[in-house]
Amino acid sequence: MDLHDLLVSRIRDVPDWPKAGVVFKDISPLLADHDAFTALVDAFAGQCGEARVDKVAGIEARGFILAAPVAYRAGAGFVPVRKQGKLPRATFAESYDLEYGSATLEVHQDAFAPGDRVLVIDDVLATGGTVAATVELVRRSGADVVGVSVLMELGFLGAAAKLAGRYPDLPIRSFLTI
Ligand SMILES: O=P(O)(O)OC[C@H]1O[C@H](OP(=O)(O)OP(=O)(O)O)[C@H](O)[C@@H]1O
Ligand SMILES: Nc1ncnc2[nH]cnc12
Repeated sequence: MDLHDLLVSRIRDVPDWPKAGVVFKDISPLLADHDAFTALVDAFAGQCGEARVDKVAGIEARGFILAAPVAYRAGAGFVPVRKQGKLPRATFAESYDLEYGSATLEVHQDAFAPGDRVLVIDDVLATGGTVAATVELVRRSGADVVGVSVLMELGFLGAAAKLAGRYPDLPIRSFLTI
């Protein structure tokens, strides 16, 4: 089975969760399958190519699970981008809307050094609000986002085109468009 089919086979739809009308993409079976999980982590790390990455930023909570092993594999540090109120030191904060609500993300002000090359990783690109907030947080630190990589994009929400308009020089990659 190729990577695409393997990943698709390990993601399940949960209708009407967390609220009516949303089809939730549950990656639990993928994470529980050693072959699928390691193939995905290796593929994320492979997207860096020869380019140097200093930090991999993972977005709470499912982004943490994917980004931390990618950081290890890519020889980079890991930075958690957290939901509001979880980080103990001074933070930058950005509020955003998502498919089923709104939220605020934070990052420690000293998490990135100016000029750090940062790869942002998450599981799902839906409306794009989460990714846009994260790009803003990294930039406020004086660091450079060199790419955004997600496992899957919910194509019907059109986030990739919106983000490409807002960040024309930023590569935004997904393994699956659903
Ligand atoms: O593109 P958007 O519309 O912004 O949505 C995408 C975000 O939504 C989900 O996270 P969620 O906030 O549900 O958090 P979780 O990982 O803690 O479940 C998902 O993991 C992405 O981070
Ligand atoms: N439909 C969905 N499934 C899983 N995560 C999501 N984040 C935003 N929309 C989502």
